[in-house]
Amino acid sequence: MGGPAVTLEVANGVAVVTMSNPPVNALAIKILEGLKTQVEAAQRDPKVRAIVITGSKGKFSGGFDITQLKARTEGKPVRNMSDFNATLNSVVESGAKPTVAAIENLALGGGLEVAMACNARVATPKAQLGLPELQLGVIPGFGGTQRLPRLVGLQKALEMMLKSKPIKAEEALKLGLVDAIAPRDALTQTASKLALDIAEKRAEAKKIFAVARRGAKRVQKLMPHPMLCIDAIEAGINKGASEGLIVEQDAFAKAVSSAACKGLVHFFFASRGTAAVPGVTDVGLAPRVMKCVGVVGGGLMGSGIATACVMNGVSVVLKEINQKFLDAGMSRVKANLASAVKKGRLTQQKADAMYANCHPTLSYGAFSKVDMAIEAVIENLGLKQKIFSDLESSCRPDAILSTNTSTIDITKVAQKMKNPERIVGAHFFSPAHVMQLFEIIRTDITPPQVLVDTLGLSKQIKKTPVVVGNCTGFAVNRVFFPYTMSACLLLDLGCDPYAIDNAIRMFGMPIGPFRLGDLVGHDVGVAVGSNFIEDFPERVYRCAMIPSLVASKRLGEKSGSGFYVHKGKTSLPDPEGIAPLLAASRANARSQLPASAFAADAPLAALTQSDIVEMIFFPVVNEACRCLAEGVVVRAGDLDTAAILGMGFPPFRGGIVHWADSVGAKRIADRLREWSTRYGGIYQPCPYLEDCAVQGRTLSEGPIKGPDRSKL
Ligand SMILES: C[C@H](O)CC(=O)SCCNC(=O)CCNC(=O)[C@H](O)C(C)(C)COP(=O)(O)OP(=O)(O)OC[C@H]1O[C@@H](n2cnc3c(N)ncnc32)[C@H](O)[C@@H]1OP(=O)(O)O
Repeated sequence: MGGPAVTLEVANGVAVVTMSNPPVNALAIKILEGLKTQVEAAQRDPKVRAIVITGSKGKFSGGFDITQLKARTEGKPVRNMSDFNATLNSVVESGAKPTVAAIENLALGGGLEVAMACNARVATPKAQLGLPELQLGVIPGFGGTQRLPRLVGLQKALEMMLKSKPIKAEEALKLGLVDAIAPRDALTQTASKLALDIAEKRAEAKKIFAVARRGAKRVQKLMPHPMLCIDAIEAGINKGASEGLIVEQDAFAKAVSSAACKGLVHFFFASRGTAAVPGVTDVGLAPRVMKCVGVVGGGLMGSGIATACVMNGVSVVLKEINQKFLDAGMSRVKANLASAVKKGRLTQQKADAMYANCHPTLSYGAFSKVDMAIEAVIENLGLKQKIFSDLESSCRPDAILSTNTSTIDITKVAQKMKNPERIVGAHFFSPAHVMQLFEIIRTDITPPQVLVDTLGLSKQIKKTPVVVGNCTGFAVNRVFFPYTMSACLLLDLGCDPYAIDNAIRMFGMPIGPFRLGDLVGHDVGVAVGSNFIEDFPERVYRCAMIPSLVASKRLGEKSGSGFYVHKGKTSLPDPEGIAPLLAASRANARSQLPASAFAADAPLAALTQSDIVEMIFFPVVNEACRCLAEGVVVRAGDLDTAAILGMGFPPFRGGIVHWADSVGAKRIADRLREWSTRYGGIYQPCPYLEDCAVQGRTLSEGPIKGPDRSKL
């Protein structure tokens, strides 16, 4: 024996690394090198789960070997020690296995710095801990200036260093410099247990990371940022904060240059820009505060709208035609609020107060005090017209009269009104108290004040408004009708519906078009689709499949089956179940589509996922272009916002027009033109899309406005 040495002993999964350099275990070069070698060996040893660092003969360490300092002052050659900090960082502080310092009596200068690099510290009651380097005219050089303030706070750390003042174990425990105090004979055992506990926690963290990574991996190709975020967090935990910061910087650079970031930042600004409507919100009008809203109809939509209002401090008068319906409507409001309580978003007390703010009624009497009426009854034109005559005579002349129709031309709803300019469309998305989008439909004669007030309500109830022109389907349903129809076209041409749903999910939609049909109900799908078939006959596809699903009572989730079989919360593909209907639909398609669609060279058998995505979404882009050209929306960002919030279009793709621009107008127009010759009008590119393709303009720019004639 003799001479400074560092030993390693492994027992019960713990490696005890002991520094030995009597009398005070000064950190001589040999000790520093030995520490590096032994801790590295322990980190590598598969039998070792945790590491304890300690000193021999009743002392931890009196610090860096002062003879080395002396040699330096005398200008003698000394070994450069700068790499020892790297050792402390990498193998002691940030190694895969946790390290705990077992401090008996002395931990001074470099000794305390070694202990502070460990993941935790246990000290004997008589231990003295300090950084007295300044007494010797040097400063702490093994990370002490950085680690001590983090552990004990700035004030105390400055005092301990500038005054070279050590502290005792008890104070160290209070300050957090040590994690536990243990008597001398239990020191190593306590440190070992603490080290194993940390190892156990790390193993748990590993499991947590593994689960988080599984989720992030699923979306990694489309959205790299969740995985990059986990990388940075894990680097910090496993390798220490400085390494973690380096990984974070690198990950940030990768994330910020991703397409997903571009899309999400675009959506951030687009969704905040929708409330500005030129000629309406910039002419000095102030919105009226909506204190009370009258809702006509307590069904799914009406009760959802009422919930959205009372949840945001707007009182509601809820009207139904009989007591039974009224009770059902009120209990829906109650259930909506109860679900918010269950999710922890509301206290019961607040929910009760909100419920009390929803006043049921069977007559229009209470409508004399409403600031706005929202009709939310079934899509029956005659019924709606009657309601609007009633509203006109029951409400104040300044009250906003709105309809929540999703399909009917609002000028038709207003036909029997004395002042049809008063009507405005207030299209909520189901469930209305959850979905953020609020489509506000104006006609050619809607006064700006009506829009400003309706936008005001939108703000009060925390919705994102999109002001759109009055047209079939308004913005969301209109832009997305080709979505379902082109999916049906592919289906009739022989594509597997489940493969289509899968391709669309891979693109980033929450569910595919057929699964969505099952969710909404195919009877609803037929009713909505018929509006487009009537109004845009030249560009629809009439698929026999959906009506025959309805005829055979496969309505979707509500009847237990559609394209899928639904049991409880699981939905499984049902290829056998739909086979006969599908065969009939495909046979029927031969009379619907041009013969070229079925030509032997039709490329359908080899459709890739991206072909499927393009054949389904390019017609959607085309319809979005028509809306832009017709001025249905004031800017492309409104369609982006509407697609994301109303249809579940993936936010990281920035919205339908933003995504289309990332593909390029030319490619979209070229492909659509090619498909239109084979499959018909649903793919015919519109003039605005063609113009942008030819002129190399982006679709987001919107149509080029002619000179403003009023100023000529
Ligand atoms: C990079 C780093 O941040 C830089 C540093 O760590 S600089 C060093 C910082 N550490 C110190 O300043 C502590 C210096 N030492 C002491 O204050 C005291 O020696 C002590 C409190 C550790 C022990 O005190 P005490 O029990 O009274 O014994 P003391 O007689 O002083 O020392 C015993 C022997 O150890 C030696 N010794 C103590 N600390 C030493 C050290 N850090 N390096 C080399 N030798 C040391 C003494 O010279 C003495 O040697 P000797 O027996 O040959 O005379």
